[in-house]
Amino acid sequence: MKDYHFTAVLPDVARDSIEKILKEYLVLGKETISIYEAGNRFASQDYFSVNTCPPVDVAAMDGYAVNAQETYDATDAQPKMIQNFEVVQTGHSIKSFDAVVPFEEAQKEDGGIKIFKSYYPRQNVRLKGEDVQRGQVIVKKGELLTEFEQVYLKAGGYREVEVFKMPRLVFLPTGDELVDVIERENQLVEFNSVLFSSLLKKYGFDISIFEPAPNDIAELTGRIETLLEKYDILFINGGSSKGDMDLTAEAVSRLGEVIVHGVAIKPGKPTIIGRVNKKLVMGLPGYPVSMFFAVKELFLKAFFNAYNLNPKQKTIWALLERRLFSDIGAEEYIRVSIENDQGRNLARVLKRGASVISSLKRADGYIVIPVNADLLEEGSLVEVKLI
Ligand SMILES: Nc1nc2c(c(=O)[nH]1)N[C@H]1C(S)=C(S)[C@@H](COP(=O)(O)OP(=O)(O)OC[C@H]3O[C@@H](n4cnc5c(N)ncnc54)[C@H](O)[C@@H]3O)O[C@H]1N2
Ligand code: MOO
Repeated sequence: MKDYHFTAVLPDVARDSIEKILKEYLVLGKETISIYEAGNRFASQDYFSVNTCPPVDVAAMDGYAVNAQETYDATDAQPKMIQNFEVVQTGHSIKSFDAVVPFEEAQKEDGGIKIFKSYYPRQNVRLKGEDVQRGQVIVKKGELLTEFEQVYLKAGGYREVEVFKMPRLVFLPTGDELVDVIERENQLVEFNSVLFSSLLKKYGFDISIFEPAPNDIAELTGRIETLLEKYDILFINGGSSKGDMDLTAEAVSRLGEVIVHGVAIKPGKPTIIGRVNKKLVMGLPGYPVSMFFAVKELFLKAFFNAYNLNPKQKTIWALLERRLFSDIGAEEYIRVSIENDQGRNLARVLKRGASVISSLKRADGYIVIPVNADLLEEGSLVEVKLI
């Protein structure tokens, strides 16, 4: 008889098992690419600046380089004439001078300049090395490169960067009802693949999406075997729980082993972690929100840990708008929007249903309620992970 009973392992146990499977077969290669192509990729080595930027003290404005000391006591009422100066353009060396008087603040007269106020040393000057110092670490191994790391690398003297080659992920939706365009009753648009690929592209994964597989065990096992010949990690979406049409666990166990079926996270409980021909196969719940959190909080966390990758997770602190109950025994992800209430951040709790994509669109982020907590009081200070 089919086993409908659902047990669940703790989320950390699930992450550890993903990490263990990955480390047994998947080594990340490296490749050198242009700085311009390096957005959303992880650096595979530390980078130290070759350049000092600016290389010398330079003018921050077009004007006259002067010695600040000679300008002291100049006022509108008692301007001062300065003979010792040099015309400089923005970015040019100020040589032995230490301040710059912008053109518009001085009058040129009889070979000298007349000034109307005093200037302090380093005024309108960019100091040598104030942005980048030669030898300074500019990017660390495992750092996710955004436009800011890219520009810093270029300024530091690099035109190419060595990054980790990311694995080839494949996404296989399942379900007879899934189509691209609805033509009949009982059909649904397949859209989880969009969420999946956009989320994972932020981390530079190589992603392939396939046509939905029908609810047929022979067809599903055949598709899994074929896909695993080419791809590194397989994600099967839908059919992960224990209904009569839910075939993912059965297919994975026929071809390899199901290591985890059921994780104490909410949403996302029916997640499957399996191994076929050494490779990681994950069964992701069909509900979009459940799928999102299974990928973000289980797969990605485990993956980053396995390969020492450190993308920044931006967070903000907010006050919880109302009392919140949670299931003890499950790590729960609560979507919130952030509102400003008299200068304070207020976290407003959004719909908790796992099938509601509108709640993801409305959300600014989410709160993680740990496994052992069942209540958060109104007004508690909570950390919101931004999405
Ligand atoms: N008796 C039980 N039923 C369910 C349980 C349970 O413990 N006992 N768990 C529920 C939970 S929790 C979740 S989450 C869902 C997800 O389970 P499945 O992975 O089997 O999801 P499906 O039934 O295949 O799909 C759910 C829903 O989502 C639609 N879907 C699926 N894939 C896509 C896609 N690629 N794009 C758009 N929409 C998709 C699908 O058509 C269904 O409407 O199970 C509960 N049930
Ligand atoms: O675990 Mo399900 O993902 O709550 O709807």
